[in-house]
Formats: sequence, C-alpha cells, structure tokens
Amino acid sequence: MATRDRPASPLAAAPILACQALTKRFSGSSPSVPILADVNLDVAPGDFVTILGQSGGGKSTLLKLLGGFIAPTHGQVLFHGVPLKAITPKIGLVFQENTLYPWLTVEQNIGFGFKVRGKKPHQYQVQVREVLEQVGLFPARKLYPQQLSGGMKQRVSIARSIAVQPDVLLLDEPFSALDVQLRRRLQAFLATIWADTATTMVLVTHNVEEAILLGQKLIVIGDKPGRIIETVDISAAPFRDRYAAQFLALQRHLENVIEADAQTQALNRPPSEAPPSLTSTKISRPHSSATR
Ligand SMILES: Nc1ncnc2c1ncn2[C@@H]1O[C@H](COP(=O)(O)OP(=O)(O)OP(=O)(O)O)[C@@H](O)[C@H]1O
Repeated sequence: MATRDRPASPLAAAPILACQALTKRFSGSSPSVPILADVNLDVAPGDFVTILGQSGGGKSTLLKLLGGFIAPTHGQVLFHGVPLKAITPKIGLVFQENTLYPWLTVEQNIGFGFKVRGKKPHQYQVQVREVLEQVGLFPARKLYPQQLSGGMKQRVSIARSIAVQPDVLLLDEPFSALDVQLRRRLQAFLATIWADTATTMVLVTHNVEEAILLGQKLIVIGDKPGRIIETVDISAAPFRDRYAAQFLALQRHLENVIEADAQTQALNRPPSEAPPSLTSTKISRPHSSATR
C-alpha cells in the first residue's frame, strides 16, 4: 500500500477539515433545540480524532456533515480550506454495518472504488493486491461477503475505503457489532493502517477505551443541543496501555463527562418523562478539561 508522509507536527499544520460554527437542524425536529449547535473543530492532517458522547447526541450527524453527506443549517465545513458542498472521493466513510456488495468478491469490492472512477482492472490491480496483503486478506480475495466472518467484512470495508487513498477516513462505530476479542484485533489493525498510510481519521465510538487507544484528539459531544463539551489532546504521548494508571484515569474522567451530561439531560426532561431515581440525584460536574 502506498504510504504518505505524516506532517512533522500535525497540530501546527493547517486543518485538513474544519467545522466553523456548525449548526444542524433536521426538518421536523424540534425548532428550539438543534441537533448540533455552534460546533467548532479543527482536524489536522494525519490526525486521529475520536468522537464520544451519549446515544442520540449528534455524533453520526457530525460525521455526515464532515463528509459532505448532509448540509449544515448554519456554519460551514472547510476541506483543505474550501467550503465542502458535497461528497468527495477524497473523504471515505466506513459504517457500522456491512456495506459490501454481495455479488462481488473481496478483491472486486476493494477494486470497486477504482472501477467507478473509470479505471480499467490493469490500472488498479497492483494497488488492490497491495491492500489485500496489507490487511491480510489476500488468501480470501476470491471469496464473497457471505463467506466472510464479521471481522473480515469490516477489514474489507476499511480496505475498500483506504485503497483509493482518501485524504480523510470517517468511521462510524465500525467495530460495535463485533465481540471484544475481534474488536481489539481490529483496533490494532486500524492503528496500523493509520500509522502506515498517514490517512487522517475521524472515528465515532461509544467505547471510551477504544477512543483513548486509537485517538490523538478525543472530543465528547454533549446532548441537546449537540456541542463539544470536552476536548482532550494526547497527541504528544498517546496512551496505548489500557491498564496503565494514566489510561484508566482518563477513561474514568471521560466516562464521568458523558454520565454527567446524561444526568443533566434527564433532569431537564419534563417531570413526567424523568426516571424517579434521577430527579433527586446531585450532579458533580467534571473538570472542564482533562490533564495528564
Ligand atoms: N435524517 C434525520 N432526520 C431527522 N432527525 C434525525 C436525522 N438523523 C438524525 N436525526 C436525529 O438527530 C439526533 C442525533 O442523531 P445521531 O445519529 O447523530 O446521534 P448519535 O450520537 O450518532 O447516536 P448513536 O450514538 O445512538 O448512534 C437524534 O435525535 C436523531 O433522531
């Protein structure tokens, strides 16, 4: 697989993706509370950003905005400094669910991105082979998706997106349907792909441990309206040992931030909707930003 140089200092580089005062309302959704409100976020080239937050907080919506799949109500997304108006092949998206074409083999699925760009097989077969070897799927290249395990399917999905060398790869809960062991193997796989290709990655996950293991910059989206309520930058010395004291302290901190947000939402609900056990709970607010 072709590799690209990672900028010496990602944080110093101009953002590859930038959200500026991003607000999103869906037609039919509450006019008073947008799904996302005034989100500002810079993603540096080569960065790995992980997005956490409680369910329904707007994480997937933010990812779709970052990929140009939906348009913001206010504000804008800049891609290489230019307003993003539509999807582009330079930004790939990997979903939680299997989106492989069942009538194509593994290698045909991986080559599909080239084919739709008008390339002939002889023009991309070398890249496809390289990617197959990189992701350990060369022996399975002639199999169809229904002959693959869940983990293999997700590896093919990631390989298909990476093969066409996007500048940015957006991943929406790609491993959530997998068991713990497989999930850990694929986390390591994704970390290797990131390190080898210098592709900028933005990953949405419910799993705080996964966010810390993979991320350089971790953000938490609060609910109603969706907005960034916490940013932790560990790019200088990423935490890779899930049992280290610092790792566990950061995990506890982020879980507290998410839990406090959930409790605030519960208290703000009309009394008829609030669970009785939460109406008298005292909320202790976490620190506004984590320190290491
Ligand atoms: N196309 C749409 N039309 C109307 N409402 C939508 C649409 N897409 C998402 N929403 C609403 O926006 C809110 C945020 O949804 P989103 O999927 O972004 O949350 P999320 O944080 O990714 O949730 P989860 O973690 O459960 O996947 C939800 O209330 C959802 O119902």
